[in-house]
Amino acid sequence: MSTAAAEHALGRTGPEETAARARGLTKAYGSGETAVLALDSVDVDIARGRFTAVMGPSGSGKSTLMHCLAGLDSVSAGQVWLGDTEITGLKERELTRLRRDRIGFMFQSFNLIPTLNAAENITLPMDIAGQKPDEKWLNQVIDQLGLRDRLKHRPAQLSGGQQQRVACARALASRPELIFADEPTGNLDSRAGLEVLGFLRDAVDELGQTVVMVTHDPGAAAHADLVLFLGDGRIVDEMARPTADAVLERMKRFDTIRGTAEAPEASGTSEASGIPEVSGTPERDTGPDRKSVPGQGIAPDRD
Ligand SMILES: Nc1ncnc2c1ncn2[C@@H]1O[C@H](COP(=O)(O)OP(=O)(O)OP(=O)(O)O)[C@@H](O)[C@H]1O
Repeated sequence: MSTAAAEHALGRTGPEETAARARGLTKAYGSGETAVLALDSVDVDIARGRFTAVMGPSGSGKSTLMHCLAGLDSVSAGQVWLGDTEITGLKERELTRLRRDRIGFMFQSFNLIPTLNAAENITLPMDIAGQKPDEKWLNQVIDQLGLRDRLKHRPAQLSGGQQQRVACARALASRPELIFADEPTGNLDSRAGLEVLGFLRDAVDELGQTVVMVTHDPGAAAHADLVLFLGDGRIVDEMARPTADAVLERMKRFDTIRGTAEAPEASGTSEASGIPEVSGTPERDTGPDRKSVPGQGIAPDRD
């Protein structure tokens, strides 16, 4: 299914306003009897300068879609473009460079380097690329995220919310064409989660960025301009200008179809906030390696 209807609803036209798109995107894992069709001929347009959320039941293909759009995973069939660049068929080295130069990533587990302070973590992808940050932009991002007085702190000296803000600043630092956020509030309490969602919203509204966020949480999805619903590897629905209640209602229909009582709250979200409540220390990267950004397939050029 195409997202043309929602594009129309949001007043967008033209391919030049598409930050990423896929046509006939198919991804199968394994072969023979054990093969899993994670994505089944998906057509999707990600609008530039908009905040898109991707929702769906567990196993519906959300992460696979994000990984294929970001060039982190190969496709079995179909085509994917980042802007005007077709990324399907690019060699791994070209993909590494494309991810590093044109995409920002945020993950549930923050993926900060523990031995680097906040400022160093923020500029790490650019340092790896040998690029100088645009100081004006960087300062704007740091102030927008309220990190000015935390720049010398290492991740262990920061709260979970502050760590995710550093990860957000790192994703924004190079002013990428597209930011992918995979459950960015999954390790945060409700207040810190709302704060991070507010920053992603501001990144779109005030800094003109494009954000794609995978989430299980209707409350988080309600911060987006558009929600894409995945079911069994297909985009089965979309919702412009979502509210948490409307998203929750739509998610319940998946449960009805599946004939289970499992509601989105079952994945650990609190009904009041819709944001997962997690105690304990979030998973952190432990490697002191300055030469790569964990989880993002970002590394220096080898030529
Ligand atoms: N590396 C892999 N090898 C085999 N099967 C995989 C692999 N990665 C994902 N899958 C399968 O592909 C399907 C889609 O997985 P995916 O992780 O994209 O779903 P999801 O919607 O992100 O799920 P969740 O909400 O639980 O994170 C699932 O059936 C999953 O088991």
